Amino acid sequence: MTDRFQFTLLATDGKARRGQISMPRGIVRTPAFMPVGTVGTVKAMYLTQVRELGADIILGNTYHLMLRPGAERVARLGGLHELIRWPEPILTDSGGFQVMSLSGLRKLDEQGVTFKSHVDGALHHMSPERSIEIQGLLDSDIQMQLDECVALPAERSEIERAMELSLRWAERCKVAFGDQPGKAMFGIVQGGDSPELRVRSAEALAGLDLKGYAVGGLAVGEPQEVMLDMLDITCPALPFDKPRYLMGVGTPDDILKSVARGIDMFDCVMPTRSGRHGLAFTRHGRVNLRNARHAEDPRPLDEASSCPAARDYSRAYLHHLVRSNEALGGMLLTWNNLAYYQDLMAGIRASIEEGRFQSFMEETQETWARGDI
Ligand SMILES: CNc1nc2c(CC[C@H]3O[C@@H](OC)[C@H](O)[C@@H]3O)c3nc(N)[nH]c(=O)c3cc2[nH]1
Repeated sequence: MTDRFQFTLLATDGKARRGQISMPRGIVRTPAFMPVGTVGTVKAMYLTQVRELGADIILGNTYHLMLRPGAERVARLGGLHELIRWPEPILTDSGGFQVMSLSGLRKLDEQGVTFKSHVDGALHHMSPERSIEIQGLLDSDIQMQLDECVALPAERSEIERAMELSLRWAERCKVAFGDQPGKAMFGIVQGGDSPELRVRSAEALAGLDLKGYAVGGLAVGEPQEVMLDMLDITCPALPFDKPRYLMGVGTPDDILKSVARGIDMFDCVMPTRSGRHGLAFTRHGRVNLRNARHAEDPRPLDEASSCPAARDYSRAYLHHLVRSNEALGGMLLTWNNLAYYQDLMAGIRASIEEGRFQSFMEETQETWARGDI
């Protein structure tokens, strides 16, 4: 019987791919941008708004949710979709990245990671099996393997050690995940900035015959061209007929250049976090509403946008809200930014369908370069 988790390639244009992932909770149109909902909320947004902007899937995060409100508690409350009122698909990260970056990491060994909660200092142990168990309790549709992501630059021996550990953890996660029709567990390619280690990781994960693959260990401080070089190496080593998810990426420019190299799915805090800090993404490039030059500018961010935050409010008002540190400032700019990102993804998908992705990418980059007229 056909698995109810099904990736279908609908069109290709060079290495760019237009596809869809069909799951019981809905269809994800790819290339897709997944708004980050780390602790069960896409910050400063109502999830009905997020859906109206065209997001087909959002992210949750194992590390944060296991600490607060707790995975078993979320399960008792009916699972994450029920708790946050988002009936569409949810992808959850495994927590590995946050343990390294947020918690007081105490120990990392073959078994897993032991860390102190950044919330209350309590000691926690997370094994590959526990991470998958937590993601199951959250009723997550796409679950990520537990992995070790190494910040760059790093010694090759360190990158190799973490990559090989992550491969062993991928096998344990596959066993722990078992057979959950309609859901998926994605492996995560590691290997830092080493082409040889990237290929070894991708080929070993391909051998596990998983339902999807993430490219991890990037957007961790390396220059964009290093990230792109690793995509040139990694994507061809991954199965052509499975979705590819580039974790933690990125700016609109990162996204265009990564789609051009064969990536299907993205997540990044950029549009939400920078919206809260007064930064607007627009068709004409970025606009920092803190800047005094906007103080009496009556123009909206983009009169052609379908998003009220971009079309109906003057830059003067947005500047006032940001300078006054008013909650509405972050709300309107987050709304604008997510609208911009989803409009960009819709434009990318249409351009691949019509065989004009390269010119779409170049025109978009030129519009940014012309700046904010
Ligand atoms: C920003 N750059 C970046 N983020 C990354 C994340 C977290 C994304 C997760 O972190 C949270 O956003 C801060 C969201 O919940 C998201 O799911 C990664 N997660 C794992 N498991 N492995 C990686 O190699 C990895 C690499 C990343 N590079």
